[in-house]
Amino acid sequence: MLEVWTTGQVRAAEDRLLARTPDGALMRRAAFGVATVVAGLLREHTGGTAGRRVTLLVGGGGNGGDALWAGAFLRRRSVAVTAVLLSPDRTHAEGLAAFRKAGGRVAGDLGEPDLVIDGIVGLSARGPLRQAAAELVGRVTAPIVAVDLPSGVDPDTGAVDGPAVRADVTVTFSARKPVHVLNTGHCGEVRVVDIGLAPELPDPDLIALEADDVGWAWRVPGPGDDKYTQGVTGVAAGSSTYPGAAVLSSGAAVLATSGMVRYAGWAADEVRGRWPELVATGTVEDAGRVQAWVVGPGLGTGQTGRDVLTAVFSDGVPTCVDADGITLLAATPSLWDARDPDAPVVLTPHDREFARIAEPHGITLGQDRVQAARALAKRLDAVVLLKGNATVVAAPDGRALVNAATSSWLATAGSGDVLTGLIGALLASGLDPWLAAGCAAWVHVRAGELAADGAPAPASLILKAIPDAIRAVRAG
Ligand SMILES: NC(=O)C1=CN([C@@H]2O[C@H](COP(=O)(O)OP(=O)(O)OC[C@H]3O[C@@H](n4cnc5c(N)ncnc54)[C@H](OP(=O)(O)O)[C@@H]3O)[C@@H](O)[C@H]2O)[C@@H](O)CC1
Ligand SMILES: Nc1ncnc2c1ncn2[C@@H]1O[C@H](COP(=O)(O)OP(=O)(O)O)[C@@H](O)[C@H]1O
Ligand SMILES: [K+]
Repeated sequence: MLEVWTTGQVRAAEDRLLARTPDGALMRRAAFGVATVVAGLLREHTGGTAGRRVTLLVGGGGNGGDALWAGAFLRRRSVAVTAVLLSPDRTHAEGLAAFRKAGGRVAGDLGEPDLVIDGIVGLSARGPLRQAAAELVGRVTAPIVAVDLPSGVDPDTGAVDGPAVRADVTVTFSARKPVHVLNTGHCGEVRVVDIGLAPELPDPDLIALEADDVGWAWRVPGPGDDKYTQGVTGVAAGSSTYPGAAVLSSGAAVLATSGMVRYAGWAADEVRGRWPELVATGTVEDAGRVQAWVVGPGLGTGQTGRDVLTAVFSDGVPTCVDADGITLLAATPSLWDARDPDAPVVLTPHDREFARIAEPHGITLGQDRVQAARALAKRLDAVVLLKGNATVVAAPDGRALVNAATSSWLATAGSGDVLTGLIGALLASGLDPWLAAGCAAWVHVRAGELAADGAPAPASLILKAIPDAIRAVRAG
């Protein structure tokens, strides 16, 4: 599991650590870490360090100080280091002195570097890059190593509102910040260098699951299990207009568990034809017992949809509500009345569905997606999985996790239906609903990656890749 702390938490921890470390020691540790990573990259990509050219982009704070000290350390390995000072009157004084003393050169322009270090702004970043920095960054063609975080990206939300550094590697210090999991596209590969902060850090604000966590949570049948004991998933999805959503959601549930899946709805023939191992009926009432329901994909937003949602809620089992199910709840909040307050609900909105269901409660989806998902989760007493390139999963008790995509191939029609089926299967297996949604999102991304492999992956192929994705997490 990766742990993530807000900039506020990191600053407070740094202050405590600073109070008991010699002046400047923390910055030198951080900078030494940056220099080590940069030297490794130079060796890897150019075969050595001596005579290689590195340019530092230096802002007027601690982040620039880190870059200057890193430049000084790189000079010891005979790297030719040039610094461009963006706020000359506020440049970190000790860093600049050390840099000059080590033979670093201050210049007005980039030169022709083999690698660029972005030390423009770090924890104190607000808003996009300012003009001078943006122009300079716009001319960089060499690989970029960002110090702490890519400048121009908001550290706590990962939001980008204008020009920003797109780093190949980001070197951060002891603690991942939200930007590192919410905006992997701008961070590139994230390396964490230990500067001794760990003992001062509180519980993390967020987590990101890793393969091991997901593999550990996946239910594996034992000798005493039969098709019922592993949890039966019910799927109430699809309509005469959208039978495909039912096929995809049911299929994901079938492939994600070795127990049993029941389907209830209009598309019974299509679903049965495609998944013969599944038991299909026309209505939720006739479906038989399930341990969790999936409701909503392709359901339609008319009276039938309302009746189905009511029937599902009345069953009193954990339920994942997606797509039309969310739209129905937004339009007719009284549908919530059928919910058993003890039965967990997982909502899986994309941005527009989020707006529909959250805005009546005064919750808007701004740049802080984690905060918005948390607020809605609390308000509705439901786990909220907010879809996107970085998917956020928030629980009513405040827990939050982020699951970053490794590409954007998952942004394809029907992909969300597959995710819903995965969540339903994990809910039926008895997993904590927040973890179920997080593990499903993880396997969904992995399946998308396996299916795409550099080319578009329609939802049917993402579905087919589910067994390999599960094998991959279990192997870990
Ligand atoms: N604390 C410690 O012990 C340790 C700290 N460490 C390091 O220090 C970093 C934090 O340093 P910091 O707080 O001095 O500020 P920093 O992020 O460099 O910003 C500098 C100035 O930039 C400006 N600015 C803001 N937004 C901007 C934008 N979009 N585009 C352009 N400029 C912008 C803004 O100035 P303004 O003009 O707004 O007054 C701001 O004050 C941290 O990330 C880590 O690298 C490590 O060494 C470990 C030990
Ligand atoms: N840019 C993106 N990068 C990676 N994944 C994305 C991106 N946009 C959407 N996704 C993922 O694709 C899926 C789309 O779901 P959804 O919008 O419900 O599609 P549909 O309703 O067609 O099934 C979600 O899992 C979401 O997280
Ligand atoms: K930076």
